[in-house]
Amino acid sequence: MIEATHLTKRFGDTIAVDDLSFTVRPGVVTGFLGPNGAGKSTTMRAIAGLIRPTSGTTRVNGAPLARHAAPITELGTLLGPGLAHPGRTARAHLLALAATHGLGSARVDEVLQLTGIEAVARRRVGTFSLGMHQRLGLAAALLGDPQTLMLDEPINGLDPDGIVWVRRFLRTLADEGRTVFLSSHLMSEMAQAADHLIVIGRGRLIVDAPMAEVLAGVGTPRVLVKTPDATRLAAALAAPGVTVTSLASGELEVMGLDAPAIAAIARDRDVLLHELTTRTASLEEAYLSLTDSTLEYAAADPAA
Ligand SMILES: Nc1ncnc2c1ncn2[C@@H]1O[C@H](COP(=O)(O)OP(=O)(O)OP(=O)(O)O)[C@@H](O)[C@H]1O
Repeated sequence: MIEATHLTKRFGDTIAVDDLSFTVRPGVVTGFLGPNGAGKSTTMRAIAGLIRPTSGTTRVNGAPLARHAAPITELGTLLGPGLAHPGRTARAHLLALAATHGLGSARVDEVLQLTGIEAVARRRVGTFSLGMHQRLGLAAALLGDPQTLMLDEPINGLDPDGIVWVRRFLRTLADEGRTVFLSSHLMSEMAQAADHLIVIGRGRLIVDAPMAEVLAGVGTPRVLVKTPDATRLAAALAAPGVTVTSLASGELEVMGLDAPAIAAIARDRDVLLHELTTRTASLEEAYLSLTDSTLEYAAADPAA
């Protein structure tokens, strides 16, 4: 569990984080979104105890991180590029980290295996691809078998295989009952990876809600209908408040009626349906409508 309570951080005249309160719960993957400069990294760094808040508090698993006897067993972090020496092997890097926390080589071998880098454990970190670096960073985050994980852009720069691997890996960790908190700029990935969303803009909370609720709250759901009898069905669906559009693919796009209502009308008119698909807004659309007015560096509108 991660809690931020009235968290505020100023850098000179800049308010990076502004009276931010939220709770990140165990058992689900929580995504952290916001435009560039919104204050995500600053928030995560405050939670990790790397910067001191101007005011407000952060807690990890019930207490400020520094109050825990063994922080590494409470919070695992991936915040920016790792600090592994390029001349060191991955295993030596993890062994050194483990030693500073009284952890043995058995745990190092476990996390190497968990993150799928045992085969390259004796290679120098300087020869690693970005994907291997990310896995090594995750291995380091997992060393203390922490209940809570906080990852800043863990899928940045990964190839599709790496992205799918990280997504599944985070899902497994959440299913084990851990708290998983991650930021990402990749909306479609975030939509698949996260169950819950926290969105901030200009350091303030905009949304703290389940992913499904965020997606449902934006735009009008559309239903795509595939039928060999599109003309007849379109005529049957026509009613005030209902918009039926014929798509180039031959499908109908219906707004103003949900899938069960369309199915019932089709049955009454003896129209055969091949497909009926409800489309909600994408996370990208939802995100843009939420953060519209909070972009720190909004592009100038050429029409203005
Ligand atoms: N050490 C610092 N000194 C001065 N200003 C800072 C410092 N760190 C962050 N800021 C400012 O605080 C604001 C929030 O920055 P932060 O890096 O937390 O945002 P972010 O949401 O993580 O952005 P991005 O998505 O671009 O990484 C920005 O205006 C940034 O310029």
